[in-house]
Amino acid sequence: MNASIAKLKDGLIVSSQVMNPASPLLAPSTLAALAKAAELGGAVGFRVDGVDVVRELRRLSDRPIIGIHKNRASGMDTYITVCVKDAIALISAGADIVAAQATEGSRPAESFAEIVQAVHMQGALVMGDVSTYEEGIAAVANGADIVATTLAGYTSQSKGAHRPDLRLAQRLSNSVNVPVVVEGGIWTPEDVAGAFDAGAWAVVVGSALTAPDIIAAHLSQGLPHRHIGVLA
Ligand SMILES: CC(=O)N[C@H](C=O)[C@@H](O)[C@H](O)[C@H](O)COP(=O)(O)O
Repeated sequence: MNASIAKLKDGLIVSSQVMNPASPLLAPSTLAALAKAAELGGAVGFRVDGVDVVRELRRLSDRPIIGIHKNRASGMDTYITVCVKDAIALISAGADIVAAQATEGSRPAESFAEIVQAVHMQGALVMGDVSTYEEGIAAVANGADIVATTLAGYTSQSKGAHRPDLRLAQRLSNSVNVPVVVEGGIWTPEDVAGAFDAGAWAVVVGSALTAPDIIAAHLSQGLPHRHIGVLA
């Protein structure tokens, strides 16, 4: 068993990313610090977007880093680490694992299998981000070392999926011989426990840990309507 994968077992991985480009947190040092802060609470590994964040975080921690490179500009269905050159840059910056999109649909450059091959040549590992059971099976057949439920509910083929998608996690963990990571929509300790009951190797938590804008909107659902005008 690879050492990075072993270090993630039964653990919580913090995803430190910004969804809203207007967020003032959008700086490598800030995102790396947020990730590092979660380590104090027991996070065993990290998932971050971009070479600069990986490099900054590598300085702060020796725990496993899952690097991604998001690129939504291409107008394609896929956007999470879809080019070999981006995957290799993440490894050079210090990522132990590259997460790459392994869903169906149009891609701007190399296939998922080609990305896996290139990452393995560098001695790193690949997490396949999927949205359906069939995609998970295909990702493993194409060489993924880990499969994650990251994109369940975000693709047209998984529309309406519940997040976290524990049914998908359960089906995959019954079928594949690589670790299954539950990622996407985890907000409560019950979600975390449910993921491990469904066979998870580890969980990835993003918004609930590192996105004050999304957390504020989430908690605001409990505000009495009469206060909304006062706060606005
Ligand atoms: C769909 C997509 O692009 N998800 C991204 C994948 O890297 C991240 O923006 C999420 O924060 C991450 O998956 C964790 O999920 P959640 O924030 O729900 O805990």
